[in-house]
Amino acid sequence: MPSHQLTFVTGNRMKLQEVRAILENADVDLTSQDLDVPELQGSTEEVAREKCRRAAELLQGPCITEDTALCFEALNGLPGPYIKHFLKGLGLDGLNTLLQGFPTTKAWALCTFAYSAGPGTEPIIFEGRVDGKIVPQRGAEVFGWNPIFEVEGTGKTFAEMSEEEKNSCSHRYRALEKVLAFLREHKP
Ligand SMILES: O=c1nc[nH]c2c1ncn2[C@H]1C[C@H](O)[C@@H](COP(=O)(O)OP(=O)(O)OP(=O)(O)O)O1
Ligand SMILES: [Mg+2]
Repeated sequence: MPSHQLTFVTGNRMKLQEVRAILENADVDLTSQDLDVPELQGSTEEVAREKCRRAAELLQGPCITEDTALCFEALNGLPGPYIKHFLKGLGLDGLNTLLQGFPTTKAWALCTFAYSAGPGTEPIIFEGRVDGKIVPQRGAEVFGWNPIFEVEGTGKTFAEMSEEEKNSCSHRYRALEKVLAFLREHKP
């Protein structure tokens, strides 16, 4: 049976590595394009849709893109899709400081995959969410905000988990499960 051909457009090598690991046994032939597509402001879904539209235009073909948001309950879900710039500007410590004085450090990680069948088509959205809280950093500082996000019910930050452990419970895994269910219903 032919496998699904997917082109994942991302400028983030760690995302690509995790997506490849999660899809290892899936019937998907994944290629990647290392493009940092400009992101407009808006809700997580608006950012994800527009990035995917632009990526499909750039590639002139079908593609998937992914947006990761880190949402603080005390801030009504912000920084959300703007976490990349908050992390760059404030660092891991600064993100903790940001929450000082607020009654809760609860947070959730939200992964949004968008699939476009090609330029001019409306992207389809797949979301995966994991709840947790923001903590002073623990674990290896290898990927983004992993050291300050403690996953509910585990007592561990993502940075304290093995790759396999993270990839079996992450926001990214949960979103990819939905992508795979969609692909199973739409045979190539
Ligand atoms: O599982 C994760 N664990 C920890 N940190 C993470 C994760 N996933 C993304 N991140 C970081 C990367 C970036 O600082 C921001 C998301 O921004 P986001 O625009 O989605 O990613 P990006 O610009 O690096 O790559 P892309 O070219 O796919 O847009 O959160
Ligand atoms: Mg980005």
